Amino acid sequence: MLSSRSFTIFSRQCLSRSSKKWSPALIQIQSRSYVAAKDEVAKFRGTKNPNGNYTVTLIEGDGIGPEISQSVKDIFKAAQAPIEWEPVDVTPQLKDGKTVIPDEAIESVKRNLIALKGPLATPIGKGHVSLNLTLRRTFNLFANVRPCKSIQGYKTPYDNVDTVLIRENTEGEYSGIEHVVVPGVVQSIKLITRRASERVLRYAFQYAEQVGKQKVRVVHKATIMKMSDGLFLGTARKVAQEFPGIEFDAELLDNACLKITTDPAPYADKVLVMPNLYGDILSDMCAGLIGGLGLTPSANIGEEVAIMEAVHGSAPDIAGKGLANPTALLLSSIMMLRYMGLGSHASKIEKAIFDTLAEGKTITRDLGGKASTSEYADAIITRL
Ligand SMILES: NC(=O)C1=CN([C@@H]2O[C@H](COP(=O)(O)OP(=O)(O)OC[C@H]3O[C@@H](n4cnc5c(N)ncnc54)[C@H](O)[C@@H]3O)[C@@H](O)[C@H]2O)C=CC1
Ligand SMILES: O=C(O)CCC(=O)C(=O)O
Ligand SMILES: [Mg+2]
Repeated sequence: MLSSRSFTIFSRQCLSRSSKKWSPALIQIQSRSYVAAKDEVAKFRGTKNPNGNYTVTLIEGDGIGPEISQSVKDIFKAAQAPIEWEPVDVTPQLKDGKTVIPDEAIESVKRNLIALKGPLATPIGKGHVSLNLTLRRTFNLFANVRPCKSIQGYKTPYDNVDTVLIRENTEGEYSGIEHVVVPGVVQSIKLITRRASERVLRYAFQYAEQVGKQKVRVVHKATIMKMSDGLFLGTARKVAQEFPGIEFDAELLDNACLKITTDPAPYADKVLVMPNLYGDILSDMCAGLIGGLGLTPSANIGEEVAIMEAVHGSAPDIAGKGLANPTALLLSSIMMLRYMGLGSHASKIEKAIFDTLAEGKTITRDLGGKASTSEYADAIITRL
């Protein structure tokens, strides 16, 4: 059960997080999706070695994680991308009765400032807390950017998906504050703070400016969660006033699901921004419109550190069989290269990926092909 003291400390921690307008240089780098932003800015972020390469922390992850990470490593090596991987183990450890991520892994991310992460499995119900969420909280990765774009040459009922979801990444329904009121009655607290809302909302507006989207739309349920989503929406209205060049509106979550799956085209000029759980669910839904979870990347953005990862999980049903599609993690690594200011390397690898997908000869089974994970990676390598 959560004591009122620890709740107060947790609330104070949330309130003490800084709220500010991101500097243009920072947002230009941070805001790039795997689709390049309007203006390429050659500002390098990361930790450069004396040999001119950058060291990036690599968390291979569980289930299909090692297989898809291998594809990224093989393709980066073939493309001569200036990245040296620093693999770390995040197997949870017990420290003072609490489950924690090993210090070596935390230190590596702190040192390198950038990480690529494979999926980490979370036990259902009991067991350790999600390590994915722990990493996001540990490094204050306040915005989770999840672009989703139709793949040329891969036919789905929708040809024109081009959505960008920005998910508040540190609180909301994922605050993890749960307790037993009396046996048989539990309470789970959805924590929303003005500060955390403000920083992700401001980021969303600046992202829209940078990538040339005309509108920002908040997805919410403030009809029901009048105080929590109400605070998020009210904060959005205030932040919108700082961006007169960007149109702002709002849509209820259930209606947004209906409209996006009926016709995603009107969402192409918008950045959608929302509390944590809604972004989690909507991003899987959008992935379904373009061919599945094997295709959608994401970036967890903080003020200092960024961790890129696929939207999908560890896919235990196909793990170890060579069936995984590494595209989602690859596109996450493209987002990473652009974030680091290594745009030309990003574009070269990205073109090889999209050309391989468009040709359709060597694609993985989730897309209706016959290629294994490594055969698909090899096909990309031959195009580099
Ligand atoms: N950010 C992260 O690391 C995430 C971790 N998870 C964790 O992953 C575990 C499994 O969760 P699930 O609900 O099964 O979701 P999942 O995303 O792992 O899999 C859902 C479905 O999509 C397929 N799929 C996912 N990625 C694929 C890929 N790259 N290529 C081909 N098919 C792919 C799977 O085979 C499965 O049928 C859970 O322990 C969960 O907590 C779930 C989502 C995100
Ligand atoms: O941490 C987890 O187990 C799931 C996280 C998730 O679904 C996501 O980040 O999209
Ligand atoms: Mg999810």
